[in-house]
Parts: sequence; structure tokens; C-alpha cells
Amino acid sequence: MERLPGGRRPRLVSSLGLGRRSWEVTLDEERGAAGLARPPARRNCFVPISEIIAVEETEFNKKQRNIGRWQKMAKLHAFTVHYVKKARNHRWRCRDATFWCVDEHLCNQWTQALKELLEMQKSRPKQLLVYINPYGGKRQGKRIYEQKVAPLFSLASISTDVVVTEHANHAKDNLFEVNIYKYDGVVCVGGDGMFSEVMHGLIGRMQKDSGIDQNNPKASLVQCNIRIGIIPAGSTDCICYSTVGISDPVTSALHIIVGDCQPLDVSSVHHNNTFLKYSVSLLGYGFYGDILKDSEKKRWMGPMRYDYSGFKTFLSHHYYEGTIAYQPAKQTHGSPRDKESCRTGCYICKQSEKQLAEQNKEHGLKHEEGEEEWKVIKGKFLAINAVNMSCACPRSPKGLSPAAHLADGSADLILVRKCSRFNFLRYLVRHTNQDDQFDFPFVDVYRVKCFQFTSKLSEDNESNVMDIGKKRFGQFCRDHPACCCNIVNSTWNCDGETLDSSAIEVRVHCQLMKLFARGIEEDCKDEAAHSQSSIEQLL
Ligand SMILES: Nc1ncnc2c1ncn2[C@@H]1O[C@H](COP(=O)(O)OP(=O)(O)OP(=O)(O)O)[C@@H](O)[C@H]1O
Ligand SMILES: CCCCCCCCCCCCC/C=C/[C@@H](O)[C@H](CO)NC(=O)CCCCC
Ligand SMILES: [Ca+2]
Repeated sequence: MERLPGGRRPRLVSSLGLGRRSWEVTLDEERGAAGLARPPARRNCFVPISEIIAVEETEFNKKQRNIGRWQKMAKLHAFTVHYVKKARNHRWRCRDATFWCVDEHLCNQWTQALKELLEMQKSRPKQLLVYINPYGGKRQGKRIYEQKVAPLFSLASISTDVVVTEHANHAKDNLFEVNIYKYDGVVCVGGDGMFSEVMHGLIGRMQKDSGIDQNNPKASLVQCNIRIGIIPAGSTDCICYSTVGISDPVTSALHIIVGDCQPLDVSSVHHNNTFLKYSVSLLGYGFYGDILKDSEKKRWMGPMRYDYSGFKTFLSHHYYEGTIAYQPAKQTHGSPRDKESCRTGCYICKQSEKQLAEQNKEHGLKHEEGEEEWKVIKGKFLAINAVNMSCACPRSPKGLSPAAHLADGSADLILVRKCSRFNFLRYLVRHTNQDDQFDFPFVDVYRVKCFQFTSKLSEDNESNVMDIGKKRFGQFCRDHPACCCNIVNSTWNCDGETLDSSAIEVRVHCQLMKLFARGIEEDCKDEAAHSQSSIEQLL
């Protein structure tokens, strides 16, 4: 085909068959879309090129019958376009449309042009490294990958190296050994814990290869440009749900195929200049730490373990004393009490991206310590939750902090002070409905860029190292036996992994890594326009 200046193809407009009818089909490179219209009524629809999964020549007679007289008159030539169909609740599905015509040359011209345009989608992965946790969630990871995901990858001509993990940390250790640079992305099939493993492997490997010491809490970490794709097959799947809007393996596979990219903030957790963990979703002490610790003993229950341990922990109603010091995130434009949530193309996250690029230009990788003041809060808390993202999941569809941003360089620090069981239940119920969960006198929320926490017990231990009599681990408050003030420490729940250290230092690293996702898309308000734009509706 002849090219226009700049190498572009002229607009391709042809009369092609689809189903039993003839359509005016357009390939508009400038608009980045392929569309079809049916004269004279001109009902039309367009599919963005970026949402076409694959194009293939089709043996017409095998696939399509019943198109009437055309089939008898001449040999028909056909090609099939596989594309993304957006359904309700952020669910994506793969649909196909087979176009036919009598002119073989025209058919080849269309197939060729579409294939070339797909080749030009440079953000699409060609080679992926896949880790499957066969024991995550309901133990369906392998089946989900083989039946729902692998066929789509193969349709999109993505080649894969697949590792089914044999033990915990298998994926993480493996990422330090393989040549990760030959892959366009790493896919984890499992839950938040499996994602965490892959993220630790990738971030750790990047720092190792760049000579950066992860034990230094002030180190500026090297961004990881190898994207991670999450095929949800775990118990909570909070990271997938909060970044895609649904926990659905086919939807996630399609986001990987079309090459979506969503930057993500990562918090580093240190104790005494020793690196402990990274966190992207929930870093929770008290309620969520205790649930996790109890539920780990009941892994055999599958996802139900969280309901069982959640109920038990709620009844135990333990609170913990400690001190939190934090630096507010002054550079971000939002607030945790905003009514707007982080959505695809989020303005606030875009601003943070610009700031980050400017900072890197000015200081390179050198970390500039801010002069901002530290705020200090002492108290008795039922829960201390720091979230880098909303933490929406099927159990809590708007999450623990509905206005938290995926990539603004900050975390929301939620402090739930000692209160009655009834009030705590009211707070928990608001995780699941539309009411404002921060509108309680015993709940405070701050947007922070870093914080430190020291439990009362570790403060006491530090100041009275010699006074062994004061270390009464495992006992309850002697002064008030019925007060539920537990003088043992709680545990940190770090993205679903336990962390026993009760004195930690946390810092948010803006957009340290990237996912094959695009954030949650705005709901299509105009349902009529939405349905009109689907090929199925036209046929
Ligand atoms: N082959 C394996 N055998 C045992 N444990 C494994 C294996 N592969 C991975 N793991 C570990 O299993 C843990 C839990 O896995 P995963 O996150 O997939 O499921 P989950 O805990 O049910 O879901 P969620 O994290 O969403 O609550 C991870 O921390 C991971 O390190
Ligand atoms: C009476 C109704 C009360 C209902 C209360 C429901 C509250 C649900 C909130 C869920 C918040 C999930 C936050 C995400 C945490 C993940 O990083 C982590 C790893 O997967 N999951 C858990 O710790 C699992 C945590 C599960 C807690 C139940
Ligand atoms: Ca954030």
C-alpha cells in the first residue's frame, strides 16, 4: 500500500461482510481505530487499535456458515479480529469478528495493515516470565493460568517461560538468578503474597545490579521498569482489585496483552538500619496484624480463614500503646478526605510523576532529605493502618482509604484509637458501605511520605534495658485486668506477610515500580452510547 508523508497509510475504507450483512469498514490510523458503519442508517462503532488483541487469516468456510447467496457465488476470503469487549464492573472479555469479501487482495491488504498497526504498539509485551503459585487462594492458580490465560497469550503471540513454584520464596530467589532483562514483564499467578514475592525479587534485583544498599533507609532506590502483571488467584487479591477494578483473571490477562502501564508507589520498611520488607497495599498493626497472625495457622481453610480470624480478633478487642512520628506529604495535591478517587489517567498521580522527573533531573538519584517537621502522636490504638493505595478488594469494594492514590508518592496513615467494641464495629461496617469511614472522633487519617512507629513495650525496653523485671511479655495489664490493653506487641501485616518488629521506619518511594494495568476506569455514565459502540449491538 502506498504511504502518506510520515510513513502513515492512507485511510482504508472498504465494503466488507460481517455476519450476513455488508458494512463500510474503516481503518483510521490517525484516529487509532478501526470502525464499521452500515449505510444508510450509519449506525457505527469503533474499536481502538490499542484494544485489538490479534488479527488472523481465517478459513472462511470452517468458521462461518449461513451467509446466504454470497457463499455460493464465489470463493470468500476472510480475516478475524480479536478485540477487547468492555463489560460491566470493569470486566474485560475477548470477542472476535470475522470479516469477509470476495477480493483476496483486499482481504490480504486488511490483514496486513492491521498486523502492521499491532506491531507498532510498542508497549505490548512479547516475552513474559510467569510464576504460578499452585497453593494460593483456592489452589486454582495452575488451572486458571492454563485454561484462561495461556490461550490468550498464545493468541496474542506472546511467548512465555513458566515456573510453577515449589516452595515459598522460589519466585523471589529465581528472580536474582535469571536474565530478567530479556523479558518485557513478569507475571504472577496468585494472591497479594505472591505479588509481594515477585516485587521483592524484582526491586531487590534492580538495587543489587545498581549497587544500592537496601539496608540504608535513606537510599534513593532505582525504579523498576520491568512491569508486573497480576493474574488474581489468591485470597484477597487487593492489589489487582485496586489497580484494575475487578479481580478477574481474563480481564488481567487482557490488560497485560494490550501493554497497559500503571506506576505504583512502594513503601520500604526498616528497623535499626536493616531492611525488612516493601509494601504496596496495607501495612497494618493491631487489628489487621492480629488477624493475619491468627489466620496463618489456618491456611488450610483457604480464603475463609480471614473471616474466622477476623471475627475472633474483633471479639478479642486488643489495643496497643505506642508512638507514631510522621512527615506530612506536602508535595501531593490531594487529601485522604477527598470525594474523588484515583482513576485512569489520574491528574494527581500525573503531577507527582512530573515532580519526580524534575527531582531526578536536579539531584540524580541522590536523596534530598526534606526539612519538613515531624509530627508526633502517642496513644492507645486498636489499629494503625498505612495504605499506599485504596486497598479495595471484594470484601471492601472502596477500600480502607477510598481516596488514596496509586502513584502520588504518599501513603494514608489511618489511626483508630481505643474505642468501644460497638464503635469499632461501626467503623468496620463502613469498610463495606458508602459511608465515610473517617467520620468518627476516634479515627484520624493523615497523608504522609514517611513515618516511624515504636510500640510502648519497645520504648520501655529500650529505656530500661537493664530492668528485666519490666519485660512481662505475654501478660495483660495488671492495673486494669479487664481493659484488653495487651502488653505483648502486635504484629505488622505487610501486604499479607507478618513482620514481628514493633519499631519500624517507613518511607514511600514514589512510582518505584510498574504494573500491567491502567488504574480503575471511570464508569461509563452514558449507557446508551456505551451499548451503541459495541459490535455485537450492531449485528
Ligand atoms: N509452591 C509454594 N508452596 C508454598 N508456598 C508458596 C508457594 N509458592 C508461593 N508460596 C507462598 O504462598 C504465600 C501466599 O500466596 P498467595 O498470596 O498466592 O495466596 P493467598 O495468601 O491465599 O492470597 P492473598 O495474599 O491475596 O491473601 C506467598 O507468600 C508465597 O510466598
Ligand atoms: C461486620 C462487617 C465487618 C467487615 C469488615 C471487612 C473488612 C475488610 C477489609 C479488607 C481490607 C483488606 C486490606 C488488604 C490487605 C492485604 O494486603 C492482605 C494480603 O492479601 N490481606 C489481608 O491481610 C486480609 C485481611 C482480611 C480482613 C478480613
Ligand atoms: Ca500512594
